Amino acid sequence: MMLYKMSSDSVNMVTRRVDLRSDTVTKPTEAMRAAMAKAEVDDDVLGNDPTALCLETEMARILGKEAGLFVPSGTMGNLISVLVHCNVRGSEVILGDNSHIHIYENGGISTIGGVHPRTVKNNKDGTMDINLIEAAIRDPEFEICYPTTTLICLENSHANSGGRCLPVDYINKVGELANKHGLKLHIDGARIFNASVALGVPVHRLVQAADSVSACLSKGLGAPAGTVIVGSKSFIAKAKILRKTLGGGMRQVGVLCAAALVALQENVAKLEGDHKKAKVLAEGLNKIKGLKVDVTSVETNIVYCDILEGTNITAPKICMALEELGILVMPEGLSRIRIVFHHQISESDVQYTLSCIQHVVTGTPHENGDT
Ligand SMILES: Cc1ncc(COP(=O)(O)O)c(C=O)c1O
Ligand SMILES: C[C@@H](O)[C@H](N)C(=O)O
Repeated sequence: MMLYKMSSDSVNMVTRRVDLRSDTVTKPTEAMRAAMAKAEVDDDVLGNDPTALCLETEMARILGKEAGLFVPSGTMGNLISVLVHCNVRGSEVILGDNSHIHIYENGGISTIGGVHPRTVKNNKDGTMDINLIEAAIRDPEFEICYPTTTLICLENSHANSGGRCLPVDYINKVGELANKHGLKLHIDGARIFNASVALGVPVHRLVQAADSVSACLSKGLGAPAGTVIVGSKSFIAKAKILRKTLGGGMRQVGVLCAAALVALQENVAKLEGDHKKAKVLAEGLNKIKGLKVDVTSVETNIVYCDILEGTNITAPKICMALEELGILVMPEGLSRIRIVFHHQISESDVQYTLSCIQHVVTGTPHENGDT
């Protein structure tokens, strides 16, 4: 295996940092910090923090639901949503085998909520075959043995599929299936705004069939923290109690919500640019000997780059070498790298990243890292 070794002077020269690990890495902008400093706040447990209420109302309006609730993270947003829907012991949720809820949330719906997961295979585009979803629904005639199917969860865009977007017609069909069987539908919308922009579908239409959505402000929208759950008023009332149970009842949370409001106002418009930069990088990587990117599958801000057999360098080694050049990306196993774009990545960062990856993989000289 060819071990990449930086020359010592190159390491000393690096003055640039391009953080492509995730869209969760953004730093609050000056506008966000100014809004945080002057945020109008109050105790959000004893009553309503006015800025939190403003964010919750605005998110409910944008997503076309009756009410919203601010929660500290997307993980808590999904957990609360599943537990409100699945509030009877023996409940079962149908979700993707490659979904964030199933893979990256510590099994919280089971370990904390006692909810049984029933996975259905995620296709490469993030969907689950609707006939397989229907086949996974338990026959209530056999309730003596079966858990009770209560909820279906979708994820849009779908992170582990490389940010692929679930089309609105597909979501509506899953919603019709849920209604047919008396089930609820939750959407993990950590990147729902990315999907809306990429599909050219207003976000309220994209989630129309859903009973609840967990929408992150802290991903592509660039807020320092925060997610808003939206749904019916009765759903949100139950969610608020469960949020307190889980320790998510926060006091003067308006400080965070003020930044989230700035993110909502300023950064939705920047998502298309993130997607374009992702596409430029994907096309560039695809020209590098030893690397392969399915460019057509790059629909939003996430790029998966595969290392072809015989390239004699692993993903972790590439990531380590890139880190010495100031570029941060995440290995996905030994032969895949994940690269995630956000509004704090510039076009020159894209070119610098391309030149460094080519340098690490093929040995060609890379651009000077000085901005
Ligand atoms: C698709 C998806 N859902 C949920 C989450 C959880 O969000 P958080 O990291 O805020 O808990 C993430 C994290 O980035 C995610 O990618
Ligand atoms: C790793 C995962 O939990 C996170 N949601 C991300 O996409 O960066």
